[in-house]
Amino acid sequence: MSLIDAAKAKLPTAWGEFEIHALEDEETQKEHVALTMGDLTGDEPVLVRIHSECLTGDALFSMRCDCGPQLEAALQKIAEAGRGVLLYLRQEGRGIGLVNKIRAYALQDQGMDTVEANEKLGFAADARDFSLAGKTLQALNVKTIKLMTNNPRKVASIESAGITVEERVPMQYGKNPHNEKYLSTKHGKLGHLF
Ligand SMILES: Nc1nc2c(ncn2[C@@H]2O[C@H](COP(=O)(O)OP(=O)(O)OP(=O)(O)O)[C@@H](O)[C@H]2O)c(=O)[nH]1
Repeated sequence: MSLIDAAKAKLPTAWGEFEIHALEDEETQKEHVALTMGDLTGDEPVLVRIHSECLTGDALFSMRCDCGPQLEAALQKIAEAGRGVLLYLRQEGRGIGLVNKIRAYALQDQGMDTVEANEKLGFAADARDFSLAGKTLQALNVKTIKLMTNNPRKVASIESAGITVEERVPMQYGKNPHNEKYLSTKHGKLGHLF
């Protein structure tokens, strides 16, 4: 699988100026995004967020999940550090796509949790592939990172790509009455850490 750094430009944001890289996955034809800030070379670990697409949370202000607040917090932390990478991977709905995620929401409205709903639809609880994240960091020449996540699977898969995760930075943001069950299921069934 190869990833093409197809285009890059400056991206001023509410938190500071990033560089945006449009990445094309030759195998799946999917387009992903990397936002970078500062000089990524050297021995000092780079602050990294690997964020999976969540249209409802990232763009439509949904309170069913914690994705939007995590995305904002990650950009803010990178800007404060003046250095870092945010990978935005097009793996909507933990890899099952938008339509199936909304089907899963409808099942959750009937009482299932997020894992049971995925399984009822015939999918794994988490159908994502993080190998692309490892490849992108390698392409950006990033070798040692501080990874902003509560998900131990992300840590394991990025390490298996040969990247050293020197520290895990917890990302507890955006808890609200609508996502309480979702967050406790991620903790209880998907092994998410606090
Ligand atoms: N199938 C499904 N996907 C969901 C649901 N709620 C949110 N998502 C998706 O879950 C993913 C969350 O991505 P991330 O925030 O990067 O990852 P995470 O596994 O929660 O780990 P961290 O946030 O890094 O701790 C996004 O792709 C969302 O679209 C749901 O109820 N069902």
